[in-house]
Amino acid sequence: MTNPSPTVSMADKVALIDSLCAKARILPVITIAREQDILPLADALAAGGLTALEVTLRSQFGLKAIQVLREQRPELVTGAGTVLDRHMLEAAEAAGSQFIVTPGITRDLLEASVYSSIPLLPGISNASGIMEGYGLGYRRFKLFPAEVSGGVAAIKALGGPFGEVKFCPTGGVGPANIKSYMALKNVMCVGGSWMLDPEWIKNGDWARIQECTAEALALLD
Ligand SMILES: O=C(O)C(=O)C[C@H](O)[C@H](O)COP(=O)(O)O
Repeated sequence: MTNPSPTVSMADKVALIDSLCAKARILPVITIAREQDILPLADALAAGGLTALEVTLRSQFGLKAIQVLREQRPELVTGAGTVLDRHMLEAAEAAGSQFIVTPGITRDLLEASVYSSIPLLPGISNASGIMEGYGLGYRRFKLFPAEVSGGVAAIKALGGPFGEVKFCPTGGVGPANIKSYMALKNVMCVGGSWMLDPEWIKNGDWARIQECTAEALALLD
């Protein structure tokens, strides 16, 4: 059986990712442990200046959070993270995700996403991963786990052979290194969870989350 043609071209999906990242600069990686945290947590991030959220499917509330945010916070761009296979991709799409992020790649997931109308940011940690995606038209990747995969030096080096490729480094990114990442011409935004300390969430310390977010964005001005 042959696949139908993609309804949205790779070039259009790259453009969507670029505009989302240029606006957001930081993509917070959110894991919802309690349903009641969904809206106050998103509101704290938005008040801190963020415009796009990656909600992981690591917890039982991930899909629900995506649905709730699409319905109740349409001004935010909401995507799904920790998407590990085709079934999770379909579930994330059905919940209303506007983009998908994965920690790694499988051929099946990369192929499935070519035929999806929403963009995928596949997680890679080396040149071989980029090449797997490159052949299918992918030009934007998450570098994960960024710090232990070579960090700033790795992204600089990957810029040699992959001139058209841009990255969202995630994993070990925080206030101490965010500026060095964002200074690279092949970095479009960074991802991370440092502004979402589980203790702050547990205690409902939304002001702290807002402040930590705003402080990180201020470093980039
Ligand atoms: O769940 C996924 O899809 C991931 O790829 C992992 C997350 O992006 C990192 O866990 C965030 O990294 P930290 O900011 O160091 O916490």
